[in-house]
Amino acid sequence: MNQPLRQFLRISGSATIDGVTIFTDLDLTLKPRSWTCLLGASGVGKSTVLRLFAGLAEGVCFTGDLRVPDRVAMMAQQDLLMPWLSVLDNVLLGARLRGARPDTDLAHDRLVQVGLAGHADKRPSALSGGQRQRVALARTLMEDRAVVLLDEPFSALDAMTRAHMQDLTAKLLRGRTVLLVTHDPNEAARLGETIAIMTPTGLIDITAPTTPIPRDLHAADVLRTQATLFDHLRRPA
Ligand SMILES: Nc1ncnc2c1ncn2[C@@H]1O[C@H](COP(=O)(O)OP(=O)(O)OP(=O)(O)O)[C@@H](O)[C@H]1O
Repeated sequence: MNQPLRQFLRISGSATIDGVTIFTDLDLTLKPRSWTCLLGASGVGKSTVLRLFAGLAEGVCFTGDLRVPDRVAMMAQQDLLMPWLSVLDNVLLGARLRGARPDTDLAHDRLVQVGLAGHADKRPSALSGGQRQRVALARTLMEDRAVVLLDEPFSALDAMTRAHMQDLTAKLLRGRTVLLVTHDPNEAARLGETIAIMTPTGLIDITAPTTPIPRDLHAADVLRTQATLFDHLRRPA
């Protein structure tokens, strides 16, 4: 990963959609070259934060300080696969949209890594939800970006595949600035170097383990952090 990180990411302020407040007084600065995990109740505005960082927040009225990098890779909650393209062509879509030379060998490698060797020529409609999510992950992992935004990227996967994809993603995105939105306390405890819970009135910072990521599923510091997150998340807003 040779790209220098010219800018850091910061969001500090409030957002509304159609005059309805989404969040107020949010203050989040991402540590460069590190994983930040963002949790919080459904509807609190986590995806909106990602969309603001990605410059894709059409319809969102934001007031405050928003510092975003020139280019990011983003994996949205919906897989956004093109139904008329093959799995391989979906993985190559970023390069095609940029008019760059598609790296077919790398795309095949990514498909193997996400466990979809042999599915390259299929249409997305022939895949399960978890398989489609892994195509979207493979597509995101094709992008050579210093900043990567991931919105619940493993949510449709079974437990074992999820752990495997977490390990793969941590390995391939080492050295990048990653913002991962997740509902899974174990995932945040395994992958977060900074962990925060978003609430309607701001962030709650959670002390993350200091061991390197991806952490072992059963490591004591992971289980401790997971328990702390559960305790915070089940408190009434
Ligand atoms: N296009 C839109 N028009 C109106 N309201 C919207 C729109 N998009 C999102 N919202 C509202 O903004 C709020 C925040 O949505 P957002 O998707 O950011 O939440 P979230 O924390 O990511 O939720 P989840 O965990 O369920 O994905 C929600 O209350 C949602 O209803």
